[in-house]
Amino acid sequence: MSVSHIRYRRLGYLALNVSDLERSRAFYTDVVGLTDDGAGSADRVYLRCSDKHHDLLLVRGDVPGVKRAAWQMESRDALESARAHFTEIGLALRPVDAAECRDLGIEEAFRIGEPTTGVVFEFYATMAELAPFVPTHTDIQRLGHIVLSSTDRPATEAFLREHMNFRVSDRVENIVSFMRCFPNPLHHSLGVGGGTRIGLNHINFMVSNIDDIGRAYHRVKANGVKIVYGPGRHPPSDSIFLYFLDPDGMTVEYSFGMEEFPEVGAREARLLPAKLESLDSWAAVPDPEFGKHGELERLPAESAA
Ligand SMILES: CC(C)c1ccc(C(=O)O)c(O)c1O
Ligand SMILES: [Fe+2]
Repeated sequence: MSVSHIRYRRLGYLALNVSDLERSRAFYTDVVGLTDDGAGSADRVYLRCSDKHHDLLLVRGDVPGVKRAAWQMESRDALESARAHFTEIGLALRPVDAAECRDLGIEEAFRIGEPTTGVVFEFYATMAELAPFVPTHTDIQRLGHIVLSSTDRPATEAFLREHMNFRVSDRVENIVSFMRCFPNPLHHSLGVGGGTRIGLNHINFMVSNIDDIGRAYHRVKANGVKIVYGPGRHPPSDSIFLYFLDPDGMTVEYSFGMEEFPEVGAREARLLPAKLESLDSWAAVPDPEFGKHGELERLPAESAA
């Protein structure tokens, strides 16, 4: 079956395992600027930067990293197309039970383990809406993207293209592929970096104003948070960026601006040369800690029937 019916609305939410829930909750609210409606429990906190139920879920866990990345599909039909395709290619699908769906504010969902990295992807069509997001110190526009590190970047990219209907917007030769969840117009909602580890590279929040980047530069320093890259300008998506570390050492990016693609007639993906200037036209040099921390939680083994 063709994957063309697997169509996305957006990167829905990210779930992170964090070693100290209260410390991370304080960081993502006070420093990053997400809001907490208090709907969590002793071991999980729901945070948002949109009118949706949540954009970031923090879960108490021994191994900090990505619990899962969740994709909101364009429609129920698109969700069913994804389910049918993954079943056809023999992937194990894990339905999310009704109680957990209720807790997450979503209607119906299932999860897979992406075969080349093991990252858990969740798919759902609808999430509950709450009151409009009220920005605090930073006008966060949306949860932007996640970049994963893969030991076989071409294979991870190929799975996303061939089985998830993602499109490549740009590649930096042998370093990273930037992919959009078609037909979402944003240059990338997912990046796949190459290298010697499988894990999280960074998560991204897009901000509404260049001043949000400038203010963040001073705010994170005043809070003793380590800046690991930038400020700078990314040539691939044409965005201005700043990266800093969360309390578990995971890299968080703020970015301002991003190229958007039409559904029909989009430009071809470019291949940028493997040099620092392809990542930052202002020539900042990343700190060695940039993109180094955060494991990928795997799907639990299937219980015997
Ligand atoms: C340095 C990282 C991998 C990077 C490079 C370029 C962009 C972009 O064009 O938006 C990013 O978002 C990145 O995270
Ligand atoms: Fe990024």
